[in-house]
Amino acid sequence: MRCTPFLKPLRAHSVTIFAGRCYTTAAIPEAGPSKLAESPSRSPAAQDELRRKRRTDWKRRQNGQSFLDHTIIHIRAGNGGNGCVAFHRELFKPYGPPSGGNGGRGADVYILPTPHLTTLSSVPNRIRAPHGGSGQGTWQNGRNAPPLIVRVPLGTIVRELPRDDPRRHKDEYEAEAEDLQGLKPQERRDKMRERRWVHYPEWAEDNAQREDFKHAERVLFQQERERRRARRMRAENPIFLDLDKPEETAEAEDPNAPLGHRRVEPMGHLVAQGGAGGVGNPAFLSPTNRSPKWATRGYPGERVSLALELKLLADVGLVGMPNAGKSTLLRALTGGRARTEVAGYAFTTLNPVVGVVRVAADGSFAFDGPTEGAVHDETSVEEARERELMVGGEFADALTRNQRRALQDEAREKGGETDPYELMEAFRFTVADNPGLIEDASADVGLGHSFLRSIERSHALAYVVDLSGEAPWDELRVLREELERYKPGMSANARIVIANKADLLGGEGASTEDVEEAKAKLGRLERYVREEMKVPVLDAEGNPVGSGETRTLDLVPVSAKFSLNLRKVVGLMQGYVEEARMRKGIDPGVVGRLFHS
Ligand SMILES: Nc1nc2c(ncn2[C@@H]2O[C@H](COP(=O)(O)OP(=O)(O)OP(=O)(O)O)[C@@H](O)[C@H]2O)c(=O)[nH]1
Ligand SMILES: [Mg+2]
Repeated sequence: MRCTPFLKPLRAHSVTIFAGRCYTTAAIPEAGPSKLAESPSRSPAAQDELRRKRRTDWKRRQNGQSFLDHTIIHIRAGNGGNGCVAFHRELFKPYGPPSGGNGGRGADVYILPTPHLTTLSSVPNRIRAPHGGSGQGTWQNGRNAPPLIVRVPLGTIVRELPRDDPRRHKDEYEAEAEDLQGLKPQERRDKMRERRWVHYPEWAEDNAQREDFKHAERVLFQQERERRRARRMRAENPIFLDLDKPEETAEAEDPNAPLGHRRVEPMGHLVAQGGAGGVGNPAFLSPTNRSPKWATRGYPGERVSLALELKLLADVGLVGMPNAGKSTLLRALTGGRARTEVAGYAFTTLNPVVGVVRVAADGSFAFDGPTEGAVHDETSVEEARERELMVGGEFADALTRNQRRALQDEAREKGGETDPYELMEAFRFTVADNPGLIEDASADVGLGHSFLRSIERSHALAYVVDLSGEAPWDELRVLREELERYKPGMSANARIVIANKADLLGGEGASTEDVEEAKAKLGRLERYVREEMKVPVLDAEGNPVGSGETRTLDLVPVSAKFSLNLRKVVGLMQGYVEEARMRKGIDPGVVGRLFHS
């Protein structure tokens, strides 16, 4: 067996072939692959391949957990207010009855899906809800704390962290147990009493001796045990919310509500209950004790740790096999602005990337340069080209946006032609590029299929297939099957098949046979799409309409790399998005801004 100088002591003895070398499993050190990748004996290409493999493997090990915008929040509902020990005082009435008020409830915490939010960045990591007010003399009860509403974007998935998750914070009972740890039994009892009882000043010692206090304490502990059991039961059914739809209350919509009727705003979903308030001393009045000098403190509010995950909100989702050209297409549609990597190996894209497509009234979608005819090459090629330009001093002479605008103004004054890029933006929509989907992705082959969560809510899906491949129709069949395995009915959201890499078929210099072959292939794909890929028409809720109407997918051959025939794709996509937004009652989102304003 060959050894490298950085091997750690052997831990296990199975033998692994790792990138052409033979190691024991233990011999691959913690940062093994990176050290291997940097090994000077490897060619740059081999190092690069190793680095890629490591990245893809890391992604696979996450089991789909690292695909989305997510955060963990720790919530503490409000504690209940303390009960009060007081006695009524009145002229000529020296021994009035006990008159301490009860404490108010601590605030409950709700999670409310809100349409105008788009990221989880506005959600704080630690949330502490207000406590209930304490009771006061003359039977005045404490104020109930108003509920605390945590607003999250629509499309958020809320999961309570399981008990064995190291990221979870302690719940209210565990926190108390930790506080009491290491104390002697007497100290422990004193501390527990202190946390639960309010005494009339200086009367704590005397109260503790009384039989009725001991009885009250037993009852309190009994109640607490029941609460604790209920809390444990609740923890066995951890919170899981898929907040896909905005909350609505019937009252808020009622047109016949009386004038001045308070609008009842939706509160959302209760995730942590506030603690109950303590009871005042009148509650402990008994035939044997006419002046109870104790009251209870409020209960602590629930503490929960939640993981929030946001499903991305892209209008159109691209679905395709690895190397079909999804990332190239997104770059072409966004004028190269979407920073998604393009390379000629499978699983280049490891995370969904969203780009914005801006469309002018005339259907063009120009950005910094003319997109028709622009070449969107592999990232490494483009970077090399950019480096070359930089070294050649090209960028030093580049005009700033203001300089360019000044030149345009000048040209307009002289009556020259309007700059083609000075078009009014009429519409914009977002497109999500995704990792490649392969056969059996549902069985966790490749990167699995959990990234599809990000386009579950898209208005339309676009299949991207490689037209230069052997059998693009087989790709389509597999993609549709995998979508259905991920979520039955999801493939009904598909609207278009983009047959990419058309430039490789029958282009310049191709023989007549090649052209005929290309035509025949496109014809066969067209037939397959027409006959086999029909999808049901959906209603506003995303369910097939009652009449069972179906429609055929659009098929557009394009070349993403050379930006050919993309206007047609953009036009069709705009149509789907407009239609879906109208159907779902969403603002169509027409904007009127200069592209370069
Ligand atoms: N000739 C030609 N090549 C293309 C075209 N579109 C993409 N390619 C090439 O195909 C390869 C893969 O492109 P990507 O955009 O990375 O493919 P992808 O579908 O995003 O791949 P994954 O991220 O691995 O799923 C790259 O080498 C591209 O340059 C095209 O229209 N014509
Ligand atoms: Mg890609």
